[in-house]
Amino acid sequence: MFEVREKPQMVERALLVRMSFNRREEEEDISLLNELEELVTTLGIGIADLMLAHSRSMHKKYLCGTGKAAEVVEYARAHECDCIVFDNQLAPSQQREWEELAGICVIDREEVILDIFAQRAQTKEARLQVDLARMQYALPRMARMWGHLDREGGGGSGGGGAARGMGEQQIEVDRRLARKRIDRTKRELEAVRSQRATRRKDREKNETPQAAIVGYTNAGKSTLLNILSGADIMAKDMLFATLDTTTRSIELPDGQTLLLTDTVGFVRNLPHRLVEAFKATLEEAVLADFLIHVLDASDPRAIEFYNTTVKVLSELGAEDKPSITVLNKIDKIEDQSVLASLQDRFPNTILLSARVGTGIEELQQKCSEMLGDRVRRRTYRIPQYRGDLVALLHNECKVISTDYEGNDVLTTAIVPAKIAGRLEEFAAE
Ligand SMILES: Nc1nc2c(ncn2[C@@H]2O[C@H](COP(=O)(O)OP(=O)(O)OP(=O)(O)O)[C@@H](O)[C@H]2O)c(=O)[nH]1
Ligand SMILES: [Mg+2]
Repeated sequence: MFEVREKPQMVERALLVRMSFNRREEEEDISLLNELEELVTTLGIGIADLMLAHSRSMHKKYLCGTGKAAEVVEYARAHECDCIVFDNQLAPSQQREWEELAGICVIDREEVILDIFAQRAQTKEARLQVDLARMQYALPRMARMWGHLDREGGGGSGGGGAARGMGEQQIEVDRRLARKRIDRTKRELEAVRSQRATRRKDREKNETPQAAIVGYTNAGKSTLLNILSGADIMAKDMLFATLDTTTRSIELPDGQTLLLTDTVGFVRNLPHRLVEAFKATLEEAVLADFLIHVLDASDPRAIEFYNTTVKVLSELGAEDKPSITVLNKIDKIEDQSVLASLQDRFPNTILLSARVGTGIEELQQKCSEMLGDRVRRRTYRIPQYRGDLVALLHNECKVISTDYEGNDVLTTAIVPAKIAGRLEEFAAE
């Protein structure tokens, strides 16, 4: 049977390793290693120690040279670890070599993130997406289970001359089963996605403008949507609290309706496979009229996080979307110079605390401005004999107030741009 192993439940003490090939990148390496610590802790695995291992060049077998590899393994043994987690991406063959050398389980950052996603996924779509990504990750690694016979024969040409061992045949069977499951999952996903597409079409028909809240994981996106919409989405101090998009309708102070979507958070070195898998969910961001990019201003890594999010967005084809940058968690900042330097880097941002509620009105105001020409609040003076236009206002627009002056009807309404043109000659201002 093809099962994705649930390693997190099998291991207790991990040694976290980042292999560095350039001493000048030490700061970034340490920051990534610390983030790996957060990710692994999220999985509930105990951590024995962190290790930044330097290697002068990249080697095929272990990533580093044999001597350094032996050093890492020795360190793991001395600390009684039952697992080594690499921050670097390991090719299937490298993972296998490491496991053979160390005699304990060896995983990489991608697998950690996949496991977190698997724990968090709630809706059917999210579950299918994670399943697919995990199976695709596991497929080339299946031979691991048949350690002594892990050489694949024949290069896929179908026959090969010599008789094959039982192990190899078993791998073949497993792989076939795995591919079948992958195909089935893809088909199920297609079905779920077509339902999503229908829902989105309905929304587009309504012509209600839409914004997506994007940003690094734990930036405060869900908290922001909650405070803006009175929703009750789980917001937690953990990585990847949200894996499903949620859309809520909010009313801006000028009366316009805006659909706001909360999205999956990003992380540095987010496995490409996961970006692919979650593309459909993240499409909400691509199709939005504009983005609200939330940054945790209290995190010293805020600018790096910003760059990561922008990079993933450009992979999704959303790099040119108009966006509002929000510096969140300002209640946590004690050193005001931190804030000042962030404001230098991001002029035009909104300072906000989604927890305390500061800056919310300014953000709403900015959202109205972003919609600019799309929909606006107008007052019209319409002669009573043009009952057709009064009806148009009531049917197609959102009427806020109606007054009568002599033979005219004075109506204030929120008017979509396409209708505003037809009413222009009756504008009261
Ligand atoms: N002090 C402070 N904490 C905040 C603020 N906004 C959010 N938080 C906290 O930050 C943590 C993460 O918030 P979430 O809203 O879950 O973050 P998210 O961006 O949705 O995270 P993911 O769903 O994991 O991508 C929670 O513990 C929030 O309470 C804020 O303005 N100030
Ligand atoms: Mg969230």
